[in-house]
Amino acid sequence: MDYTLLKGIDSPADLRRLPRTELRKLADELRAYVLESVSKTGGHLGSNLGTVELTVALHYVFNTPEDRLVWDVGHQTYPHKVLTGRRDRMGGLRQIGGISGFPRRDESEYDTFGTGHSSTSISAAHGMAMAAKLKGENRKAVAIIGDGSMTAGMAFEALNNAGVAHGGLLGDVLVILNDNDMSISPPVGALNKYLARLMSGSIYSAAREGAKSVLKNTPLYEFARKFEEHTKGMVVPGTIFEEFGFNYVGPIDGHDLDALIPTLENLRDKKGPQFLHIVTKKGAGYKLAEADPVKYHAASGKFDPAVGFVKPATPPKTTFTQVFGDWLCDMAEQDQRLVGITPAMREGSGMVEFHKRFPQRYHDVGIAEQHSVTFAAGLACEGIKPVVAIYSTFLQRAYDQMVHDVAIQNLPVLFALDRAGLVGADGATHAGNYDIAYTRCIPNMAVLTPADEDECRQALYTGFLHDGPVTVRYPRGAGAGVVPVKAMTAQAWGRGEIRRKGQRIAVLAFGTLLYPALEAAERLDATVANMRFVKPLDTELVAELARTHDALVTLEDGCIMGGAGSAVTEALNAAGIHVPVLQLGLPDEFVEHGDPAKLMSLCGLDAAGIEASIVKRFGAKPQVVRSSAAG
Ligand SMILES: Cc1ncc(C[n+]2csc(CCOP(=O)(O)OP(=O)(O)O)c2C)c(N)n1
Ligand SMILES: CC(=O)[C@@H](O)[C@H](O)COP(=O)(O)O
Ligand SMILES: [Mg+2]
Repeated sequence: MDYTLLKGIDSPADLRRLPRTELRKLADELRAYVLESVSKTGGHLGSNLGTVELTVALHYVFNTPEDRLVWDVGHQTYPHKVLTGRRDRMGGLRQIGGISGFPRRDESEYDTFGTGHSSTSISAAHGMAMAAKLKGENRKAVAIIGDGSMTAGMAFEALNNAGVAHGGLLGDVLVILNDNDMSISPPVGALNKYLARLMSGSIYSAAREGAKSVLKNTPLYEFARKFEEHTKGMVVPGTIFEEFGFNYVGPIDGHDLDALIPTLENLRDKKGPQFLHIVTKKGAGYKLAEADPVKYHAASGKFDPAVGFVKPATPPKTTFTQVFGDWLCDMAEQDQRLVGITPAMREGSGMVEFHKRFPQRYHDVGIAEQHSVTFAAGLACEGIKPVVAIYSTFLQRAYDQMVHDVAIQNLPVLFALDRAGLVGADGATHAGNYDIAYTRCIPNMAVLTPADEDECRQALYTGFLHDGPVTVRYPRGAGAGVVPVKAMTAQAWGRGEIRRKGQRIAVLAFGTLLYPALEAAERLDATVANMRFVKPLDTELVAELARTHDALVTLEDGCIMGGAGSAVTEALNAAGIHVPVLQLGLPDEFVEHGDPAKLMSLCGLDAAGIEASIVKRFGAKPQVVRSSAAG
């Protein structure tokens, strides 16, 4: 395609100069452009193809960036990026130095709010709408949220707040529900059923008919009938969104520009909270993605659009996610009490097989991380053994639930923390850098950091047997390639092991960085310990290593601040042992998107970087003068 129209669009102002009749062609070019560029870079696909017409219509009708568009999750913003001056930068999408796969305030004035985690858009748009009122500015704030993201409590907290006036002020916020009847996996829960009934029209007509029969033979009936011709849902019971105080319009076809544009124009000119329900198809316009929206949610790398995603010729290495999925099924076979829970990440968390084999013990609770944790706590109270499979970054949402509902009551809930450490292309919003720091400070919580695939399986087993809350963290992708032993053996609780005996320097590795540590240690002739547990920490091993070496180096793929290295220094202080400690881990800054191996190298966490840091701190042939108070 030669992109005749698209080439002339360097900003939404250019788009608004086009005659309405050209918009269909522009949308077709935009869809083709997005498909072509994702096929070269990888990235989210289905959601972007599904929001092409909506993006064109929004920038055509609204005065962006003056009017604020807030994209929920933000994984559907590629068409928006293309139309807002970033067409030529799509080639660097999600790569080091390139543009982000999510909206970023520092990337463009059209990205009014940074997202990545879901269900924040209505709150943010409401904040912007209220700010406009307070500042006397006449502009609209639009939240675009998917049906999956709408399931989160936060979205409803925002509706609850935005639908009523505050001190006489009512924000001009428009919520657009982009209903494609999909989350990453097929959608779940009562809201999904409700939206389906709204789409079939049954709720709306039932509500009307019900109201009419209630009003019949009263003077209100004729009034209601006439009023209904002009307004919807004000006299008769309306949709749930109307009950929240929004003027509900829809459902309309979100791919039909002739329906979208006049409806948006109409809503743009209305005051107060508006709600537009549009219906779209995930993957629209690309047959393969339409047919299999789960598979085509995102492309992990390049692909030929004519062929679609193909299995690589050589089978890829087993990922930690697969190790977890296999362990979960094996454990469920052994223990009938096991229940697996995912907040809307069945595929990403490796639970497809478990779902198939144990449907009654599988719970996809929707995008509801807080609920997933308290739900697990409730199950644990009754003797069930819940396993919450959750990405490290998304567990941040459920911190209070972890403390208040699980840990204080010392309930045996196993948290299988996937995507621990840097995740690569998704960048800072999805990085699991903080979980060691935020879990180890919780009383009763145990924190396990397996070093490889086999250790991961054994750590999950060990955690599952423990009578209290446990997190087992493991990174995205594959590890050192240590094939898990089928037989499960509980690890010695709170004990690490020495993996290499060397001199002067001892490296205390937590998690998968054990392997680059071993490589670096070969060159430095350093000792290496595989610590396995951040909590309970093997304080005896720490003390022994401190006594027998001139300096310690702690190593983790989590933030240095408050992390495993901090646990070691706390233990040394508590024991009155004075020894120089170099803490290596992720820096106190948000690490950008890009190839994970390159990012780890930039953070100095590959073998060469670890060696360089040790040499820089302690010299090439480390000569460390120990404090006389050393233990
Ligand atoms: C808090 C949080 N939990 C989970 C995710 C992972 N996630 C990203 S997109 C998505 C599905 C969203 O579905 P929907 O909002 O309907 O958008 P669609 O993909 O259908 O366009 C999920 C679960 C996330 N980004 N944020
Ligand atoms: C947008 C979002 O949150 C998910 O689609 C996420 O990008 C999935 O990440 P993984 O590819 O690591 O499962
Ligand atoms: Mg959806």
